Amino acid sequence: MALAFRSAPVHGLAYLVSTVAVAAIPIAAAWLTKFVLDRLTSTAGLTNAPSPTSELVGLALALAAAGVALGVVPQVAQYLRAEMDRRAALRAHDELFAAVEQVTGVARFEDPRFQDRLRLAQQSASSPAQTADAVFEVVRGTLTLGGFVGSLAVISPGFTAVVLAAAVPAVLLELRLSRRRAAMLWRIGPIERRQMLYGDLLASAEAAKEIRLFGLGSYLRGRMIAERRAADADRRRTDRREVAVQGALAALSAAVAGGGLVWVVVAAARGRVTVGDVSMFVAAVAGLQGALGGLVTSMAAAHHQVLLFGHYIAVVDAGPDLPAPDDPAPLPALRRGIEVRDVWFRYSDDHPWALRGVNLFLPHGAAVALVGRNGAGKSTLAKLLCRFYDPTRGAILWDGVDLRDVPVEELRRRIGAVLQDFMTYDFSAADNIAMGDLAALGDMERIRGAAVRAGIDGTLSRLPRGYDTLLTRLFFGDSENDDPQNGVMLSGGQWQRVALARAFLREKRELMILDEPNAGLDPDAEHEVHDRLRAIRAGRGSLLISHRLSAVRDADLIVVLSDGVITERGRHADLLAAQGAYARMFTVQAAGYTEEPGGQGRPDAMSEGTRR
Ligand SMILES: Nc1ncnc2c1ncn2[C@@H]1O[C@H](COP(=O)(O)OP(=O)(O)OP(=O)(O)O)[C@@H](O)[C@H]1O
Repeated sequence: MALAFRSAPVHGLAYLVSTVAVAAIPIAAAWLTKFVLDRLTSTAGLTNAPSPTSELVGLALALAAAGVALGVVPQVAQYLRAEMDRRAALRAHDELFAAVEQVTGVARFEDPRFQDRLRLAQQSASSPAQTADAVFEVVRGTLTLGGFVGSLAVISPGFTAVVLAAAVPAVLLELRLSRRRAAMLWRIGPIERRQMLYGDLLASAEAAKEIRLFGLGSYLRGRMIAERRAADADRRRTDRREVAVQGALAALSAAVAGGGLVWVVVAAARGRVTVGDVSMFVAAVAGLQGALGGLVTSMAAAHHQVLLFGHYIAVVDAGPDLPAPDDPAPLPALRRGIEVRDVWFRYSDDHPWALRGVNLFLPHGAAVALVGRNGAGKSTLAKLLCRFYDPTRGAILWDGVDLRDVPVEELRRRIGAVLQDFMTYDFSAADNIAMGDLAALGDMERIRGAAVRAGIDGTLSRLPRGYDTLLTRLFFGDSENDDPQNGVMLSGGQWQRVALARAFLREKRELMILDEPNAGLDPDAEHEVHDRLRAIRAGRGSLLISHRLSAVRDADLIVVLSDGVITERGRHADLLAAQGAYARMFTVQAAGYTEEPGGQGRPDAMSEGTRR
């Protein structure tokens, strides 16, 4: 309500006025009809009846005006409602996603309950005025009801009491139904998400190849339909319960109205009430029951909307997930280095430890490399350095300052990174690179410079529209984008270079994290990028994660992680001499390059898990 009025005060007020008018007009029309009929019947049969008096004409004109108003006002009200809805939805979306932006960590996005809540919150934010509307409907219904109750009470107080008493169970039952409906929507949330997942897979360009190659289409479709059936079964149960309850309530109110009709006709035949009273009675019973029905439905709708809006409020009020320091410390310039001090981490209480007591110092100016088997915890450590999560135990110190004590935005401004699961945005080539540093948006000199260093400038310049070419086929086919030259698809290695170009835009940052920056690069590119990466790693803190040991052999410090524990550390030559896991991995890779096909004595590469 408050949101709707804050977003569109004038429209909200006008809508309230028109709502009251829509409620009052039918009551006025019923009374005017009664007066007209009573005037007519009181003069009918009199031989010397006067011609229609000006009073009668006035009443008829007022009745006609009420009819016109009844036609026009709801239309105006509908427009006002739609406008209020649009403005409130705009604001609600803005506030919702501003709140989502406040979630500075990543864990909440990996929580399915948060995903469900966010989906329902978005649903509710798409039409926030529905809540206001449902409340307005309650106001309108109450006014109409009050008018008709007063009118009916004039003719039969006893009957009025019966009609109202019959409405009490209806209100209670409808509220119960709406609570059940909201609970059902929450219950089917995960089912609907899975159904969407299968649908998205079946329609996605990325998945199309494997789905066709492995013949997964019918399997995925079957799972999608099964999820839909499960959700539909729950919806059906709720619908059936509603039909049964609402049908019984409708029958009850029709029976009460029928009883009343018999009573008023008999009373009129005995001359106890006038014909105008009969018309008033019929209009009042219909109006009252209609208003009551509408009121009950609107109360249920308001209740439902309020419950749904609860998810919106929950997201907006959730606050940051990573505790923000009360008294933030400034992040000093990185001089000494970054210390990972006895860090233990698991993704949640139900997960096993991903890191177990890691102690590591990344000296400023030194190139540190992290190697180890799949799942050893390398990317986890990189993510902790970016403070996507906080360590479960232990601390990470930036020149002695705990990362938790500094504003997280400040920390991230000082970091350059290529993540293992980097994004491919459906934007132009230039914008895709500029995402690495928004200050570079539109600055073609910086963008091209970064692309040159990532070795992708030639490819991007040769695209149909150069750097303005969209790196997606998503928009292809829209009337204004109906140009086959518009969108292109890049290869995996080309995308990797675009991601590298983003990192080159941030090359002056104090900590550089490179998680598999050379995955997918051809040997020439790898060699060339390797030299450039070495250049940007100089003079700052840096961590390179790579399975290609040729890329890490010249690092100042190589650290081997195994099952969340550091097992070896040193320079390449020291580690080879130590004959440990690193030496074994290196020998396996080197043998792959030097041995003749089918050569004997090659260590089992897969058992070491070093291949991706
Ligand atoms: N978001 C997540 N939620 C829960 N568990 C996770 C998550 N990401 C990683 N893990 C788990 O944490 C452990 C370490 O994963 P991590 O990605 O750090 O390994 P890695 O050494 O980078 O592996 P790879 O060489 O395959 O990239 C694994 O057991 C993995 O299953």
